[in-house]
Amino acid sequence: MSTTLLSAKNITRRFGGLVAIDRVSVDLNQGSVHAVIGTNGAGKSTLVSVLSGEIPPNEGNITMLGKDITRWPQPDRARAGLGRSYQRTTIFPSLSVHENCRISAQSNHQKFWRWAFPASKCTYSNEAADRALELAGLAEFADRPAGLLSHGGKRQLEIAMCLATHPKVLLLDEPLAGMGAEETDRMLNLLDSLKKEHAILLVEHDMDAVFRISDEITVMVNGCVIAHGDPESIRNNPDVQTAYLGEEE
Ligand SMILES: Nc1ncnc2c1ncn2[C@@H]1O[C@H](COP(=O)(O)OP(=O)(O)OP(=O)(O)O)[C@@H](O)[C@H]1O
Repeated sequence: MSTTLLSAKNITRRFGGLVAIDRVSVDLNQGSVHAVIGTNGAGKSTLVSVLSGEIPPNEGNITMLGKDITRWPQPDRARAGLGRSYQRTTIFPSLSVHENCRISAQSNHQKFWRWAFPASKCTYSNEAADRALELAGLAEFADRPAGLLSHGGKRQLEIAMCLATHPKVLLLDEPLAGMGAEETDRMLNLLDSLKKEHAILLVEHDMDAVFRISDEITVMVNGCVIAHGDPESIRNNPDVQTAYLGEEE
């Protein structure tokens, strides 16, 4: 049986009078890609931000490996093994691919008492960056300025920057946005190779990709979960079909 690494129960987040997410529950299990899909404004990114600790929930609780992390700030969650990537690309374009990963690793492994020691010589961070680039299939581009990578390469680098912090749980917000077929294929293969060791939450609009890669899917509409299950049951769910057909109309 797979291990539940992160569990969120009855999460509600309001912005003024707007209920962006309403009593949403999700479990993230090692070895599994759990996609969260839904129409525009359904609350998917808000859910990711609450899980990552960027914004607090108004109600509900989040546990990671049995610990209640609901009130933990983002850096503490990151150190406990929670990694997130963003909808927009967040790399340092003038630094090398390796330097981007090293800085990410360092942010999770700060040694304030070693202030006189050059950060670039930190063995831990350099090794974490090497490993992350290897895992993400970017080792051959290590010395290239990050800004010169293709769009797909930059999104891969974002995942590598996440991996450099040694996460157990990956929260990925639209990692396929703007990608062509070949880049999408490469990213899906990467996610597939990562899921054995990680629990992955995937927010994504590309439905072909979602149905190809996911082990379970949660569907949100207007802040609420309307369905949860394996890809086959979601594909055949009449409420899901109505929600998506309604959007097309
Ligand atoms: N910081 C904020 N302040 C006020 N309202 C917000 C804020 N962030 C999100 N919202 C609102 O909360 C609702 C959910 O937004 P969210 O971005 O989570 O949806 P989403 O499902 O990720 O949408 P999309 O697929 O378009 O990215 C929307 O109505 C949005 O306008």
